[in-house]
Amino acid sequence: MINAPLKALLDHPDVSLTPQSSNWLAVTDAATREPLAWVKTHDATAVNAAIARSVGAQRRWQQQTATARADLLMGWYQRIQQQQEPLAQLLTAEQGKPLAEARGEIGYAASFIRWFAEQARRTDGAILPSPLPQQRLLVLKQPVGVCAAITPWNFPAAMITRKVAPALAAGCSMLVKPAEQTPLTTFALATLAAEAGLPADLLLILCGDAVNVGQALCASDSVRKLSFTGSTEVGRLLMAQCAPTVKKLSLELGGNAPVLVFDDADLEQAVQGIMLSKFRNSGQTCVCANRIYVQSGIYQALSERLAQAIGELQVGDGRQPGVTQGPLIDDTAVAKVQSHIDDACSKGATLRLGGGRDARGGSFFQPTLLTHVTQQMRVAREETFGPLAALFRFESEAEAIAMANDTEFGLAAYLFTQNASRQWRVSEALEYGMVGVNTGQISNEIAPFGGIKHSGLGREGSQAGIDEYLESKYLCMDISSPGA
Ligand SMILES: NC(=O)C1=CN([C@@H]2O[C@H](COP(=O)(O)OP(=O)(O)OC[C@H]3O[C@@H](n4cnc5c(N)ncnc54)[C@H](OP(=O)(O)O)[C@@H]3O)[C@@H](O)[C@H]2O)C=CC1
Ligand SMILES: O=C(O)CCCC(=O)O
Repeated sequence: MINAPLKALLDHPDVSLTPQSSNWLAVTDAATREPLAWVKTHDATAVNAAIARSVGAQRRWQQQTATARADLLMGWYQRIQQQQEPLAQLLTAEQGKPLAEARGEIGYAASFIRWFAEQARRTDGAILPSPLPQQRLLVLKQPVGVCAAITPWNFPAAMITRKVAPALAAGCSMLVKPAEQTPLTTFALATLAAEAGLPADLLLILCGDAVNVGQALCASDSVRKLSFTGSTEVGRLLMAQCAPTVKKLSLELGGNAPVLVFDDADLEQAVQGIMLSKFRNSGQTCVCANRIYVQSGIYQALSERLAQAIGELQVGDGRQPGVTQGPLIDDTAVAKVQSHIDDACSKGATLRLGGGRDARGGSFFQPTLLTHVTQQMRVAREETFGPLAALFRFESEAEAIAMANDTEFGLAAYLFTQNASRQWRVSEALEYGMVGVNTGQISNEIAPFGGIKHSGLGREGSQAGIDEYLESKYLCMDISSPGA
């Protein structure tokens, strides 16, 4: 499975292509479940040793000019672009998403490095108007220091670069703990970073037992910031673990995205937007549509058209041409989607399409459409993280907004309407960090990505993304002494 270009990308002492002892972790192919490689695990002692190396690397790195940092990051960006194909193959192998989506993710991942290389030189401080004639007030921007990232399996490349690139651009170092299912893409990105000339120890990868690695990172006073993407449950735990050392935190947690389709929506645009948002990465994205609220007048037409579009999806090994839906990440993910379907059907929902594991077995799952879903069903309250499109019916705008906001989550929401006043009104009323209006595709490196409520803290991408890795230091200077 691992061909020559991939071998070169995985040339790292912590990666082996032959079976290793028990303190190495096997990484398997998401579609075939065959082993791909083994990665070395880190216990708490090894994590602490890595933190000590990271401290030294960060001290040296912050002495470099922003231009030097930007140039090195730009070199990393270019190498990723040049290696897009092998990186995409590796990503599909360990994660499962179709190759076309994996290529897209590599481009998306690279875009964060280019963006933050550009932003490295724009971390301006300030000179403030002083309230006293003898004082001058200045604000300097300085790197936070040593940072850590804990990342999920659904975007093995983009979730690394979205955190690492702003950290390095700001003058921080980074320790990354990738998800156990998808560490190989991280190693490949690190190989390219080293080739681009990024100093040793600036980006260190820590695999191993998530609880032990997480505890060691959180307990360390040298680690000044933690950025996490994953479940709300683990986010809450990490937040508590970071309290004793009062770390800065960025948390990008679960979503339960509503889509509101009004009677006056452009039907084709709504179907396209829902398909894009719902079935990206087989529904395993935190901004994926989870609840599709459709106004009565368009309900029948939209459900018919959506059934047709879902029926055209092709499930299979992401490397096969034409496949649009790869396997789910594991059997736990399959069980969760199945439980949402079973719960909804037992409470009166209608199964229009799909409904269970695909005939291929493994963790392949049929794209599923449920109609007549209500707020009392689990899918209304929990993130499904799978290829289940659940259609709810509503009558009025106020009812739709109330149902959409009736959740602890607040990451992304979408609405489809041709009425400009309603576009403003509803966007403002939705309690979410991001709102797509007549589109299901909102993610890019320039926009601030993040949520409110239990969906997290902070923003990634955009100017805000680098601010998360900078401290403001205030200088107050008295200039009244005449001096020598
Ligand atoms: N916001 C998002 O993008 C994501 C949301 N989710 C949501 O979470 C659900 C469960 O997915 P799951 O993969 O279990 O997500 P988790 O939150 O468990 O995993 C995400 C990352 O956190 C690590 N982790 C897990 N437990 C701990 C811990 N105690 N201390 C430190 N790190 C920890 C994992 O490591 P390891 O892999 O080694 O266990 C992984 O690197 C999904 O169904 C979905 O609803 C999941 C992934 C991404
Ligand atoms: O948290 C996720 O699910 C990954 C981010 C997806 C995106 O950037 O659109």
